Amino acid sequence: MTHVHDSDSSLFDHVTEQRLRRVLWAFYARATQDEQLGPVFEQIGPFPRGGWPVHIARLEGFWRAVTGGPSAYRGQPGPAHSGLGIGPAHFDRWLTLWEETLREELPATEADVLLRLARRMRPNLERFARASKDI
Ligand code: HEM
Repeated sequence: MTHVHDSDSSLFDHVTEQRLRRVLWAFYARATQDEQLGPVFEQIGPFPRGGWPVHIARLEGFWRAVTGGPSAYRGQPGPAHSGLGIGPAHFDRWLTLWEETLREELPATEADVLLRLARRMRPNLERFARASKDI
C-alpha cells in the first residue's frame, strides 16, 4: 500500500481514527441515498444496518492502510468494482460526494489529501469496473 508521508507522523495521525470513521459513515449515508449511486449499494443491505457496519470496517481498514495508519486490510479494491454495472458517471458522482463530505468533516489540508488520493485511484478502479465480473 502506498503511503503519503515519509515523516514520523502519518496522514492517519492527522486525520485521526475518529474523524476517518465519521467521514466514512457520513459519506456512505450520502452515497446510499443518492439517486445514481444508491441502487449499486443495495446489495450491502439497508444503510446503516445490513452489512454496513462490516463494510465500513473494511473501508476503514483500507483508508488506514492508504494513509499510513495501522491496518489489517488485505482486500482487493479493483475486483470489488467489476460487474457492478458502473461507469464514468458513477465515478464522477462518487468523487463529488467524497469531496463534499471531506470538506464538511475535515480541515482543508487533510480533505485535500484524501480527495487527491481517491482521484488517483479512479483510473485503476474504473478499468476494473469496465471489465466483467469473471476477469
Ligand atoms: C475512486 C473512487 C472509489 C474508491 C476509492 C472506492 C473504494 C472502495 C473500496 C476500498 C472498497 C472495498 C473493497 C474490499 O472489499 O476490499 C469498495 C467496495 C465497493 N465499492 Fe467502491 N470505490 C470507489 C468508487 C465506487 C463507485 C463509483 C461505486 C458505485 C456506486 C462503488 C461501489 C462499491 C461497491 C458496491 C463496493 C462493494 C463491493 C463488494 O463488496 O462486493 N465504488 N470501494
